[in-house]
Amino acid sequence: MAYETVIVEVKGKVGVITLNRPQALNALNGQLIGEVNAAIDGFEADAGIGCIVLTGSEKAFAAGADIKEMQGRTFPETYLDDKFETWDRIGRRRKPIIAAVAGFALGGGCELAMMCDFIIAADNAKFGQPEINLGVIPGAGGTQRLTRAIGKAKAMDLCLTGRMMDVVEAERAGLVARIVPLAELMAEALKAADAIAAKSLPSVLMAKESINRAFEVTLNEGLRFERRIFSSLFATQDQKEGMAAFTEKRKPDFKNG
Ligand SMILES: CC(C)=CC(=O)SCCNC(=O)CCNC(=O)[C@H](O)C(C)(C)COP(=O)(O)OP(=O)(O)OC[C@H]1O[C@@H](n2cnc3c(N)ncnc32)[C@H](O)[C@@H]1OP(=O)(O)O
Repeated sequence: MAYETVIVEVKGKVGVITLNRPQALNALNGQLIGEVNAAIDGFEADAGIGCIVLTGSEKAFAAGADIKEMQGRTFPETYLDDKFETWDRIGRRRKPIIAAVAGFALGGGCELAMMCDFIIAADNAKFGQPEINLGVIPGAGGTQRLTRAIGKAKAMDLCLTGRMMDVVEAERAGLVARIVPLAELMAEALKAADAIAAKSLPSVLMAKESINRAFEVTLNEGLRFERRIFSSLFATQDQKEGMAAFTEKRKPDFKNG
């Protein structure tokens, strides 16, 4: 597939998607989201890929949904088209996705980063849900994922005032997993992705699934789910290999089976 708004690369066992609409600060239009989904489809189908990194430019991860594309839309068009269903696919993927965020992650940009499994942010990153300034509200998960990530008080503050928070506040609030110097963002994100890709893929996918379950079910149901998943991993060769490698004081050689 020929991509126009993203750059798609493979680095070892890591798939890298770079948002590439610099003239519009990576504003997220339908084409770009389609291309992100197509690139992830390819990485999900590729047995050689164990982790995905999604990134933007130094100035902007993404400055939100494309306001110029949305501006003229009517209620029936917006409601019937339901284009954010396409965006939501990104949050339902099986392989882990790391958001490597520098610069602005605003509106849909912040929502896109939150659809990923965790965020590694550069020290110049800024997060916000400024849709209120445009007379609307977040529409791609901002009121839901942000509230789960940072709690009601801060989510209300950000969504109602439309202000941006810097990366230190974002990390303290629990939105960001790690802050790194801008110049080291991709190296650090790739290091984390390489570490994940070197694990047994079934255990990685199941860990991701189990953590995400915590947001959907009661504690008891979640604990039961985790124990079933834990037990099932004893049916894999990788469990035998992982535990044998520990007792033999060597590195495990996982075969994803
Ligand atoms: C997902 C849902 C439901 C909703 C949304 O996401 S709504 C969008 C939310 N995001 C925003 O409201 C942020 C809009 N952008 C800005 O406030 C500013 O661009 C900035 C603070 C991020 C950066 O300001 P700066 O002065 O450094 O840069 P600009 O000159 O303003 O922008 C450069 C260039 O990019 C275009 N741009 C920026 N953001 C968007 C966007 N979200 N949609 C479309 N285009 C965008 C901006 O218009 C300018 O291009 P032109 O000079 O050709 O107009």
